[in-house]
Amino acid sequence: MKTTLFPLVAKQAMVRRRGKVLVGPIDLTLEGRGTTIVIGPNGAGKTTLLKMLHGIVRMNGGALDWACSREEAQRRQAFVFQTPIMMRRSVVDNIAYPLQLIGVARAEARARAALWAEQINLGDALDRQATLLSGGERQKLALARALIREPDLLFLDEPCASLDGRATREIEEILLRAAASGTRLIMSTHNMGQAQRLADEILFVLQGCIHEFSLAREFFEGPKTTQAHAFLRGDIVE
Ligand SMILES: Nc1ncnc2c1ncn2[C@@H]1O[C@H](COP(=O)(O)OP(=O)(O)OP(=O)(O)O)[C@@H](O)[C@H]1O
Repeated sequence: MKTTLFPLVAKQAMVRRRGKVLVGPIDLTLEGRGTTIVIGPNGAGKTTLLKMLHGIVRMNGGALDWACSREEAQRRQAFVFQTPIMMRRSVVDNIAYPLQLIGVARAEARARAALWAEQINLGDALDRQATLLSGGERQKLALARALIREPDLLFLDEPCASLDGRATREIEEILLRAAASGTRLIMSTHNMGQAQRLADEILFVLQGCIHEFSLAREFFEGPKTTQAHAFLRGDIVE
């Protein structure tokens, strides 16, 4: 049987840069089910927190413990950045790239990538240069490229920032399908409608710390702290 990644336990985890604490100290246990949506004001530390949990930002204190080895956890997770980088290659080659990195033969990688391109409505654009895609198309490509290795865990940093309603809906549909098939999602967003549509649990971040961590329904029906209340009302919270 496949070993599990979760729970992920952060103990006093901290990121500091130039003498300033960006995140932490954080104590947090993430279980292996559902979708966690990370919200909070600009500069609260959401991106840094996601990158810290993913292991691509150096920690200055504390520990992150997976239920498996760190190497295995790394192998089984992916990250979709707010502004994904497209390689100067075709759409199909961009999506196939993570499979080629792990040694899948080019023809098979491209065949699987073509199936993914269909799923994200880029089936007609297989040979287009990816750098010429629109913002929404790039985000969908980045999502397919992250999901093609069937990660157990996917981090997403504001994947729908500056996308229109249609592109946002398409991305949410892909995310809901991934979640339904068992991919654990941890994602930041500024869009509270989107948070309500996707979240099983909410992590509300303020000044680098976890201010509230609750079931989504409880959070939206009645946040525990005045800051979260104010944030949901649209007030300025710092
Ligand atoms: N490498 C770095 N060195 C110094 N400061 C940094 C670094 N990276 C981020 N910061 C600062 O850390 C704080 C948290 O940034 P972060 O991007 O994690 O916040 P965020 O909640 O994702 O913000 P937003 O909602 O605006 O995307 C900000 O004040 C930012 O300027």
